[in-house]
Amino acid sequence: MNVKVDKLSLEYGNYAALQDVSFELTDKKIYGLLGRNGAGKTSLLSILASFREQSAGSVTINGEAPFENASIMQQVAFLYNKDYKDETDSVKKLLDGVERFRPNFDREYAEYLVKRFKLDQKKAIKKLSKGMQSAVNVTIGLASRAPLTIFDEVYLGMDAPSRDIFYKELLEDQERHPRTIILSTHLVSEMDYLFDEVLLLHGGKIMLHENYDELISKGAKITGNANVVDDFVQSKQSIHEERLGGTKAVTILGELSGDERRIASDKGIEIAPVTLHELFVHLTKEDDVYETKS
Ligand SMILES: Nc1ncnc2c1ncn2[C@@H]1O[C@H](COP(=O)(O)OP(=O)(O)OP(=O)(O)O)[C@@H](O)[C@H]1O
Repeated sequence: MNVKVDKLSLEYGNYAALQDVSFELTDKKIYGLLGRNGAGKTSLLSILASFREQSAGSVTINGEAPFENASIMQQVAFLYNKDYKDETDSVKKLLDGVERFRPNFDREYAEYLVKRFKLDQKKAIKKLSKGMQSAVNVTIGLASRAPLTIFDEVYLGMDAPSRDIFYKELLEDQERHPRTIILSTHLVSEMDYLFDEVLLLHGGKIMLHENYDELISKGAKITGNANVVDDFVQSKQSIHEERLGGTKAVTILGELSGDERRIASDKGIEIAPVTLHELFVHLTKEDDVYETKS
């Protein structure tokens, strides 16, 4: 599935929720879509899933515009934190409906997931707990095997063991039936190992789109004597600083050569890796520097 977003904007009245967003997803990979509350993740995903039309720019899925395009819609599964309070149908009936609509739907796998999540198929969806309703969405999303599958914070309300089942099944089913999957999430530290690529949306704009391993390898936390650290990071992109007395820790984003690592070691500077969670927090924070009082 090829997803191409070009100079996309979305306005709600006078408010620009998405501005000049461009990116391309070319592979059958798992893409993590990160962004703080209100960054525009759901707005963007709703456009990809044909739930909403953009104000400007273009979106194409396999070369076609998705909005009101039935054949594209059939290939895009959008699972989100749906309000099921009026859904009187049972889990079984809901799965029957999905099976009719989704050409790749694997009923046997759906039944297996229903058992894994301990869902009562006969129960009306509205009578299931919030976490169980999310498990129904996960079941539909995985078993549909849609070429473009979008999970928008679909885990809400699921307890930790259920989320673990979701992640494990996602990886295993992706291995068996590769497709393009977009996962939007706030649980960055819990889900980072799932991502092949990361897109960071900030204030309605794409801040970065990178391969996960390459992104992580670029981040580093440089700690040591404040003056020595300042000198060492001079030519680097600093994204966070912390000070404790004469010691300073600076988080940078950028490659460090073998020579630079040797120099750091000679100067008593420590270089530590950073997590995606830390990069996410630092890159999207509002204030730049804070000092820890000793
Ligand atoms: N229907 C709407 N009408 C007006 N403004 C909206 C509407 N939907 C979203 N917005 C605004 O657009 C911005 C982006 O919202 P969106 O739901 O896309 O963000 P998000 O990144 O998914 O946030 P969260 O992580 O909190 O779910 C927010 O400022 C929100 O208030």
